[in-house]
Amino acid sequence: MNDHVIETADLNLAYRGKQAIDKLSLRLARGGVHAIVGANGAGKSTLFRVLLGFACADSGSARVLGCDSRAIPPQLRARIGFVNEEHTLPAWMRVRELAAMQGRLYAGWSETRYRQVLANFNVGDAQKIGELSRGERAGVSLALALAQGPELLILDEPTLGLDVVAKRAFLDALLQTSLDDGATVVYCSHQMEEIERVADNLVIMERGVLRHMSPPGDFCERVALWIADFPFKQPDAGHLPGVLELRVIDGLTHLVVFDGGEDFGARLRLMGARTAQCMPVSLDRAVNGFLARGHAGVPPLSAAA
Ligand SMILES: Nc1ncnc2c1ncn2[C@@H]1O[C@H](COP(=O)(O)OP(=O)(O)OP(=O)(O)O)[C@@H](O)[C@H]1O
Repeated sequence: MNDHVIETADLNLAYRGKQAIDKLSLRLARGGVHAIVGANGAGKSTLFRVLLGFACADSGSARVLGCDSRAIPPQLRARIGFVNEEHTLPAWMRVRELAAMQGRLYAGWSETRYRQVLANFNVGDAQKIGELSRGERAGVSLALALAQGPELLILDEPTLGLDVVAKRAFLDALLQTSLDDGATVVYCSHQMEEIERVADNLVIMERGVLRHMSPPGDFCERVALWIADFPFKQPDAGHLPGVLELRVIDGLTHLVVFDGGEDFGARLRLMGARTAQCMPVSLDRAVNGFLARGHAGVPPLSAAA
């Protein structure tokens, strides 16, 4: 059995000269929840489209569950669940009809799992898909995907636009299935608090390039917030190695730093800081600082795990 559910090597895809996936070599191990994050346009959805065989790469290779993405046979497709951000389902069908149809299509269909997941959402069997709210539609599409008993579940921003309660129900159902059924979940999102809660592995993409991969906690430990008090002139601390973000708030210099090293405080003091205090940061702050650097056009830090 292949230990990697997803494997790409030197994958490239450009849309009319714009590089969406850039020499991407990514290997995601079987099991757990993998979260892919990146700024808008980082190439997350494009990657999913290539992996599922909906788009063709210009060069390189992509494999899902050991199979070339360009030739996924129906039996293998049945082992992969996909939930997209639009939760596209046939609007004219009733919930019960759709579930019955899926039940006939998938040999491993679990009615119990379907009911369990759907119970988190206020959805009636007789309702038409087109009548459901966005959150309810998300619930139905997750229940359908999970009841399929997928070995691999790919979710493209599944909680976009959901309220707090629906989001929690969605993630709880997802986690429960990953734990109970051993499904590998690959999920992209901009919601760091969610990722902090559910992800075992964090993948950061920037402009089609893989920038970082590690458990979220390990990434957070490499990022720190330094608050320095420069009583005289503010020095240009922005060029110190690893600085992701610099802001002056109420006269204090706030620096978000990646791999600053033990002597970072000493460096600030050498530059004239009266005090320099180091604090941990949330995943949200760490990832946003990391990505903000790329946005500002500064050469990205090498953060390969
Ligand atoms: N069909 C298309 N035609 C032309 N360019 C495209 C197409 N689809 C995506 N792109 C471009 O490819 C790049 C990657 O887009 P993609 O949708 O994969 O990003 P993303 O990381 O999913 O973004 P978001 O977080 O905003 O959903 C973007 O620069 C986008 O403009």
